[in-house]
Amino acid sequence: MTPPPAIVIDDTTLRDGEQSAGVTFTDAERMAIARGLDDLGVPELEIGIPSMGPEERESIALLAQSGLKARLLVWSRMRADDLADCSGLGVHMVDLSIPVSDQQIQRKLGRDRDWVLESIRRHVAQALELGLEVGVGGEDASRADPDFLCRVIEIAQAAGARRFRFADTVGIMEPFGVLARIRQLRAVSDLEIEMHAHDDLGLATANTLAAALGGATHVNTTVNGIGERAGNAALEEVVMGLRRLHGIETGVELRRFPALSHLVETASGRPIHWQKSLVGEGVFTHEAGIHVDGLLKDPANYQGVDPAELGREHRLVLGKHSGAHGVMAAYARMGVTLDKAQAALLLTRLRRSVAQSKRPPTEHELTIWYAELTCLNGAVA
Ligand SMILES: CC(=O)SCCNC(=O)CCNC(=O)[C@H](O)C(C)(C)COP(=O)(O)OP(=O)(O)OC[C@H]1O[C@@H](n2cnc3c(N)ncnc32)[C@H](O)[C@@H]1OP(=O)(O)O
Ligand SMILES: O=C(O)CCC(=O)C(=O)O
Repeated sequence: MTPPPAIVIDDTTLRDGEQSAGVTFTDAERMAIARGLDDLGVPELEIGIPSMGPEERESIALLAQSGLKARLLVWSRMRADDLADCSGLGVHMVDLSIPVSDQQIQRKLGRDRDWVLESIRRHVAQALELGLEVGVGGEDASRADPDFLCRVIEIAQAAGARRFRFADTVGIMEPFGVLARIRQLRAVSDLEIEMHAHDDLGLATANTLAAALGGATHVNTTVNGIGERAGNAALEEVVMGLRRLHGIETGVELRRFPALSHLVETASGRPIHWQKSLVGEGVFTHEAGIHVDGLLKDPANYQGVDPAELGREHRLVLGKHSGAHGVMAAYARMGVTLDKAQAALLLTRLRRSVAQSKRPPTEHELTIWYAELTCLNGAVA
């Protein structure tokens, strides 16, 4: 039997991912994304917000009936009517969210800390009565008073919740702080702890990895990192980061990830940057002479991540920064063997060309240059 993963990925592409301004998935896209995630072995999916209305509930129920292996969660405000909307959809668990920072308790809800604690007691009980497992979502936990957060988690556990979500709602944490905060919560509670990071400072993945080291049992991700504002921690980065940096397996298989990444890119209308880690078109593409030479001798010379782990491979291109070895390799792929002197001459030709065209040469151009070179040499001889 496969051992349970040390860290459980709870992917929220279909909840926080879809919250990215302007993004909306059709039911068919939601189903395809959920299946894609399920096929990769993502064990938990947060699939929507029932209180949004009948269409959202129908879409959630469709996913719940579709035979996915993943455990399914929905997000809900701590309100009796919202919670009632979560009932009968066929999902396993609700993330019952409540602001926990004084900023949001006072300035968004117009309430106080006691009200929050009482609300947790009441609504966790209601959710359990509805037959749902409960995670308490601590919205804006990163700006909450740490002692109050310990009280929140204590009350949540006593009320019967199985999980507490630590949300860095506005994305203002850094890994050392996350490590300390999660360790503190871990020390006072044996509830499952889930990290929910946002990328406003470009630290969502780093913060998520830090949470895992601090004792979080679950982490939130989204495909390609889509989500509110700068987005969430990217699924691909978290899975790869946990594996490569900390030897932590999540049970998520990334070899077929590019297809899912492309699906989400298309369905969300959010193009992936050429240099986006792991999935960007250019991140395994090499031009610089010293790098290409090193890669040709042994890929490990310039390989932090093996592209095969993502079902990808290195691509060598010619450009302004190429060297003779790269030129020789490009011609070799065309069945032409160059000596070093020929490569040097063609390199000069290449640099002149790309300075004008700003793109790699085509095979046709390489063929012409070679013909010109050999013709010239023939004429000289
Ligand atoms: C940090 C996060 O990502 S939280 C998830 C946020 N996601 C979304 O907002 C996307 C989906 N949202 C929606 O469809 C709608 O906002 C709904 C259905 C949830 C609510 O819609 P509406 O009732 O029309 O309210 P609206 O969104 O304008 O305002 C939010 C209300 O919820 C209250 N509220 C916000 N969070 C919570 C909470 N966790 N628990 C209880 N009440 C809350 C606000 O104080 C405000 O209440 P008020 O009307 O008494 O001032
Ligand atoms: O309270 C929660 O469940 C977290 C909600 C969320 O998406 C956030 O805070 O960024």
